[in-house]
Amino acid sequence: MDVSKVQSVIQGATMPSIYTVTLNPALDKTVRVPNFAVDQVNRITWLRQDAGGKGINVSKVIAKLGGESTAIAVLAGQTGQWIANALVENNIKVQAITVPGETRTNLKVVDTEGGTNTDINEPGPEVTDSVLDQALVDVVSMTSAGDIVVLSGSLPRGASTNTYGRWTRALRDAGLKVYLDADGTALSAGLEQKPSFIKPNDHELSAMLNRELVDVNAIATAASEIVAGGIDTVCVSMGGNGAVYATTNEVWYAGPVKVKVGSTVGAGDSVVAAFAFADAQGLSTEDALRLAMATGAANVMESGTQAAERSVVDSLIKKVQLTRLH
Ligand SMILES: Nc1ncnc2c1ncn2[C@@H]1O[C@H](COP(=O)(O)OP(=O)(O)O)[C@@H](O)[C@H]1O
Ligand SMILES: O=P(O)(O)OC[C@H]1O[C@](O)(COP(=O)(O)O)[C@@H](O)[C@@H]1O
Repeated sequence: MDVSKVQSVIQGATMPSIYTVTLNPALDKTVRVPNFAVDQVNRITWLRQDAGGKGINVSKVIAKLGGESTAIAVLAGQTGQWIANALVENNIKVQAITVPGETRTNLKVVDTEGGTNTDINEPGPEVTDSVLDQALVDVVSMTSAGDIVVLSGSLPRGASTNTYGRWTRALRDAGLKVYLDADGTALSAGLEQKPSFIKPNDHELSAMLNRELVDVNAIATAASEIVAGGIDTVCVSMGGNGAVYATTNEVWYAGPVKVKVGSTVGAGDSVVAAFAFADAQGLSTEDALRLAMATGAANVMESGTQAAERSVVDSLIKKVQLTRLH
């Protein structure tokens, strides 16, 4: 065997696996409604359906980047089956947590004339803590120390607010690296158990800290405070304004890549996916940041929550401008 093959076998043996967890997935129905208006009859001119929910979006993007992940998701009824089939067709492994009822359908109304995007998200089926506790035991037993688990999205009805706290604690105790992407009380509860990585957007971070974050410096200071509280990596995404990335050793600002926007739904999930993929591949901070910003930009060019092709991501990487702040 030549040296490069030996190296790749060694790397393959040590490369962490990625698991995404979506406790409240959705079938994302993206519809175009020109001149969408409230209190009116609105006509749909085009629609597409995607398997969605934040963790599932992360798995879809990892697959397009050339990586592998297992999508662990609470699935119910025919919609749940539709989502499982769509993922399997895209070569994504699915571990279903089956519950009664019907997985939700989330409507994303795109008005290209008015330039608006309106999300109308269903609550989804109710899930008990005992179902989630069993699922957690199953996840711990299917993973190995060093693997990456991405906990992402809203909690289902019936789940206690501290669900991400309990999961983060148990997964960390099992030696896993936890990425957490949630907001509000679900995020605050998870944060107490110190996940490795979080990616709030600037509005979520501002709400979490209960103060206005007026510019990149204010966001960088806020991100560093969270790192000082015991989170290894904080990436604060800022929509079309790029992102701030902070660890104990460094703070970066990554500028935006200007692209034509198709749909911003799932932009944040693309960034989380790129960081998890880069982490598993052992990329440097700068390469991970470039990949994450290019992946975010490539995905907003797509309609719906369809993941962008790797070739498009690669074509945008050189356009990412990085500035080291600390
Ligand atoms: N209008 C845009 N133009 C270019 N890139 C964008 C745009 N909106 C989002 N992105 C990319 O996607 C990332 C995540 O977007 P953001 O809206 O902050 O996340 P979230 O979906 O979590 O709110 C940004 O950091 C950026 O890289
Ligand atoms: O745009 P984002 O925040 O990255 O996530 C988009 C995904 O989140 C959803 O809007 C669901 O959000 P929640 O899990 O927070 O209810 C999905 O419909 C969609 O696939």
